[in-house]
Amino acid sequence: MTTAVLIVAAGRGTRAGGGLPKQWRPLKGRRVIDWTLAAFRQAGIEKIVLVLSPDDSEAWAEFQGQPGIVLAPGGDTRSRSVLNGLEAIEAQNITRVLIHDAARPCIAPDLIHAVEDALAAGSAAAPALAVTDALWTGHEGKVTGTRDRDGLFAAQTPQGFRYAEILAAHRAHPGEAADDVAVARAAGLDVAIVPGNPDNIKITGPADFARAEVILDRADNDRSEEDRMDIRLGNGYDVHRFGAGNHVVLCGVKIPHDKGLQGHSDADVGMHAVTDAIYGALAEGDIGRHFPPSDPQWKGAASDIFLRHAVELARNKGFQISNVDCTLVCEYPKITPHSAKMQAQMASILGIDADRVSVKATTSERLGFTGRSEGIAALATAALVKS
Ligand SMILES: Nc1ccn([C@@H]2O[C@H](COP(=O)(O)OP(=O)(O)OP(=O)(O)O)[C@@H](O)[C@H]2O)c(=O)n1
Ligand SMILES: C[C@](O)(CO)[C@H](O)COP(=O)(O)O
Repeated sequence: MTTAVLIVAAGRGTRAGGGLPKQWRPLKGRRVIDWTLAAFRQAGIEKIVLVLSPDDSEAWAEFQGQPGIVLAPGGDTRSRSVLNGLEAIEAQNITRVLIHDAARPCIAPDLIHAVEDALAAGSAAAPALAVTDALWTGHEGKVTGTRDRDGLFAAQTPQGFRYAEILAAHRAHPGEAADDVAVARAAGLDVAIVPGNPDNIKITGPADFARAEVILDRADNDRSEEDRMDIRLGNGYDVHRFGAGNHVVLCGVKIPHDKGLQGHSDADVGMHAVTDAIYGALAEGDIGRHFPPSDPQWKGAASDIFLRHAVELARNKGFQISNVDCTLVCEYPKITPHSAKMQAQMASILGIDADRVSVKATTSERLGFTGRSEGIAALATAALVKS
């Protein structure tokens, strides 16, 4: 079951004014879009479809190639932008999708989870607030009538759907719609109402920036000490002895050698040290605790299984991996010719940019077991951040 969030960020923000489309404007030290993206990442949603205007070339350059992000071009209307975003992930085995306005940066992870939970129980779910004010019609500054507010709701996002159903609904829908719930209902889907949050405002007019800052300030003050910026460091150390063989696997890269490394798994000593550093930062023990060597299913296992598990554990606990640094200690094989490939390999498993992964090597001046080429040692540090 893979859930993606589709964030529509291709509008021009004409009502908000200010020269720059509202999603790119600053808000409490970040841009509006950064708050929106951070909320979904904090909620543990890793697959993000970001719909950008073809005119926003700087944004395309910034987000292109970022781990977990798929870009799609916006259309003339919000509905068209959503359809383009849905089509961009057609081949990606997405089962559920949450569709959200970039212009709602105060969305709280709790509300995202509430929509996900309601979606798991049905075919579609969306947050809304019951209308509490009296409703009038008006013309030329005068009240011309009243409307019954009973059963009326103000719609919010994220609106959650089964991916295949909302894609089909959008493809079949002629022209613009108020939102994706309207599209879903036109296709006959039932949509559950999730209690919305009054703080989940959409930045629409110029005054909404100040309102959003007040909401984000309050959310910041309300966060418990435990939830505030949390930086963790972990270290890892591992050794594998040489034995018979014709290659070694180090940091995910197979290197021809006149010996092999021995171990229960593929003996990738570098990847093991990095994995243990992440477990260490989370105070989650080490590889042996999660993948006992006594368990035959891990015999000969590729070590990326261990690293992926540590990365997932970090994400589930709300941490992002900021960087890792790994030092391999050996006389041979020479590491430098392979280090760029190792960095790229590790970065793709860690889901971070390669410039946040360091792989370096040293000899031990022919001293000790590494100096006598009896084995390879590896040391690693990982920094994890929860913000
Ligand atoms: N063609 C469009 C229009 C809107 N949006 C996105 O849909 C969300 C909600 O739309 P709205 O608040 O109406 O944004 P804008 O269209 O940018 O605002 P305005 O109508 O004031 O120009 C915004 O995140 C906006 O970027 C989009 O991706 N593509
Ligand atoms: C989808 C939406 O956020 C629901 O409230 C809203 O309809 C989009 O913004 P717009 O101002 O109506 O275009």
